[in-house]
Amino acid sequence: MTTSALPSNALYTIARIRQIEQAAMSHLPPGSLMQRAGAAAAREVRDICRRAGRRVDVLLLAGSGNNGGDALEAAAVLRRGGMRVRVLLHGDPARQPRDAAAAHARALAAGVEIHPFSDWQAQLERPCNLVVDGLFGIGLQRPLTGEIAEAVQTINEIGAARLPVLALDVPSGIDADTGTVVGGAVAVRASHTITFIGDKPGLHTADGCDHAGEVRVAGLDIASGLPPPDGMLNHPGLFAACLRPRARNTHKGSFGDVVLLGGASGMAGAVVLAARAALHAGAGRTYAAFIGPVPVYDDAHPELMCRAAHEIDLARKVVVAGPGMGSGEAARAALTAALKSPMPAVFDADALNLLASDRSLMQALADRGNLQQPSLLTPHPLEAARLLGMKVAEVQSDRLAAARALAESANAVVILKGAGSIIAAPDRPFVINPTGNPALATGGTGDVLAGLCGALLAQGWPAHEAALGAAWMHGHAADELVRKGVGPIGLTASELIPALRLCLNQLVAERSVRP
Ligand SMILES: NC(=O)C1=CN([C@@H]2O[C@H](COP(=O)(O)OP(=O)(O)OC[C@H]3O[C@@H](n4cnc5c(N)ncnc54)[C@H](OP(=O)(O)O)[C@@H]3O)[C@@H](O)[C@H]2O)[C@@H](O)CC1
Ligand SMILES: [K+]
Repeated sequence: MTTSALPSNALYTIARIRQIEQAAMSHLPPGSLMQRAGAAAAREVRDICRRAGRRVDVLLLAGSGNNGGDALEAAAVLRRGGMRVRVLLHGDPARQPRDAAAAHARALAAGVEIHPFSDWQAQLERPCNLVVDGLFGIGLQRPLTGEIAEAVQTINEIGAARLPVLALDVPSGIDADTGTVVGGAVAVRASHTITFIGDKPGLHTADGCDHAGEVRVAGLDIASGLPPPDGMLNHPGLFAACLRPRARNTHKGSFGDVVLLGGASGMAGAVVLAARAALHAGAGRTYAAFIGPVPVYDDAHPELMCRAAHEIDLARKVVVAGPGMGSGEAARAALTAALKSPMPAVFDADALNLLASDRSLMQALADRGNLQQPSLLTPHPLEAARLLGMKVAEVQSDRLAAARALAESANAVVILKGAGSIIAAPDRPFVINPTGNPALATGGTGDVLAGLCGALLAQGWPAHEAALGAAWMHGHAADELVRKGVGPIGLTASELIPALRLCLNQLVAERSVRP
């Protein structure tokens, strides 16, 4: 029953889940969805315990709403199967919604031990093999406080000591749309989340990434009449059409020219990193154009062509403007030239700060979209905040909204970087990138991403696919390096570059295998 009904990377907002839920409930017997959710949760409990080699001995925390109903339903199923289960029930049972009250009755009838929430300390001190968080799901309205917040903090401490914690639908305290901890208070840090009907964006971006653990979707057999998803989780299938093997009858002119424009005095490294990334990601010819002193050549990669920014001819070249560009007059002149290019262009780092400081430059950027000249922006949250005229905390409080607002105002494809990078474009569903890890939180990795975007554009990838492909590969390369012990501490941006090349070639090879 669990995952088959939905494309595995579809994401639904709370509002959409509520619509789907209402439509399904209108033609199902009362309580059916909750019974399916409870049964799926019980299966997940057994699965986690089996994989951990532990017997099923579970403490379930049930809230006062339907999320608590799911927990009570799961408890009833497990108890009927002869497993050891206890429930800590929050709130007044007399005020439970109808389905949750029915689940409560079934749990009592099955012989489940149910304790009032005020017993939480004693119950958490009793050993168990798994904690289930059924406190709050998509109905959470306010920050966790009082005994609930204290209990959640204690669970997080126990969980950190390797007790698995399974969240039902959403880790309690997390906003399922934005991935933020509601009110900045506290939220359950789950090792696993089983989410119902469809996957939710808040499980994959912002704080959601650190709280949801391994996410599985239980579709609850709602197969028909599903609306199109609000967004998607990034996956190579979304840019598969661009993963084409190279024809033999080609030459360097077949794979495009890319210019990396930046490198003010003292910041040459940024442009070199971006250029090396473009080179390793397959651009036919790669130019590094410097606003500051121009190196004769790049010792490690003499195939890069080094030029002065004011002399480079941008005609028929994809431009990546920004790495180490600075904010002086020469940078502004270089950015103005890049904005006039009829070719696809990437704007990163200092180019974004310059755009934020000058309305006429921002207008020139938006005009590019009107002229069908694709632009791709790669801001981190602070750069996005400057471009949107808001504080970085506001951007982070709703990353999806911020990325979409920026894509609309810039008329461009945007990669809003950070945990669960968001790819947004005008009139397209948002995409959240699931790859990547904190190894990328080091100087230069953004330059590498910008160079990778430029190389894909130079090879003819449409801007949206280039953003999807670059974000996915950038994160995946870092994940692979960490898997081999290269990071997360101390991974360098330079080490990411050959790993990206490997990733791109592997993806193309996988796509090219003929049955
Ligand atoms: N309907 C169905 O058939 C299906 C529903 N499903 C499940 O239902 C979940 C949604 O259920 P829901 O709408 O009842 O909301 P839920 O997340 O339980 O929270 C609401 C309760 O919490 C309370 N409350 C909120 N914040 C609080 C706080 N900070 N501190 C304390 N209390 C707080 C709030 O109280 P109030 O605000 O009224 O005082 C209310 O009692 C969904 O995530 C999924 O798991 C699935 O089984 C599919 C079938
Ligand atoms: K929950």
